[in-house]
Amino acid sequence: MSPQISPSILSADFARLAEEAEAVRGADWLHVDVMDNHFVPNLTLGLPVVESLRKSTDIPIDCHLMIEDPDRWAPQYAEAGAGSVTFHVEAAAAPVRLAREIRSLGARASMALKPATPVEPYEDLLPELDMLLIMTVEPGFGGQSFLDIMLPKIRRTRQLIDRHGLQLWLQLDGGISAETIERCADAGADVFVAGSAVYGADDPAEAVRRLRELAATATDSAPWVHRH
Ligand SMILES: O=C(CO)[C@H](O)[C@H](O)COP(=O)(O)O
Repeated sequence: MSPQISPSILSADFARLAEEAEAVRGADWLHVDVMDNHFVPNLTLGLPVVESLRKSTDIPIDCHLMIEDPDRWAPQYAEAGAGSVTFHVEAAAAPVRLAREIRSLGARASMALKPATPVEPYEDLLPELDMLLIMTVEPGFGGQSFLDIMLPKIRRTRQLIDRHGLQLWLQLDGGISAETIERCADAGADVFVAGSAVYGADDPAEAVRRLRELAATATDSAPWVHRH
């Protein structure tokens, strides 16, 4: 799959969200970080904002729920029209049931792993998912530095996906920029969340194009691509 870019509105102006969505026209997804000040030490936005955004942009919404009790809330984000709903495995009571419910509501089901959560215990769950999100910072805030120590986990995850012949997308979130995206694509990721690197740029839409181009160039020469 060619690389996809999902600009994170965590770095946008919350008072002008419709305009900020328009500013990244051409992006594959619009990444919406939902934080509850319990699972992470920050509070952002919730269902009413997702419902409004859904009506004001054609870009599909990629909801990342950094909340407790996703078993209760995640299906409501699918019902609100999110194209993809990501829950954290550390917070989910029944991740398989939850992934199936999200899919049954017509959204892509995605599961996130914090930096210290290994992928291997969840190998058998991967066929239940449309996307796996590996956090490359501790979740909670934009503008943090990319954790290089996540690269081996990204490579191991790509190998697991390929070994099982899955079409699962591998998303990264945190510290993705023109300086870091190539090594991430080379390691096997194909969906990239970028907040400050996009909304901190003079031309956010151009920043999206540039990130996609850098990732595509790195992916073209990555050995894992040729195993598909
Ligand atoms: O989930 C997040 C933080 O928990 C954000 O999506 C992420 O940090 C994006 O911001 P940046 O690209 O500036 O790191």
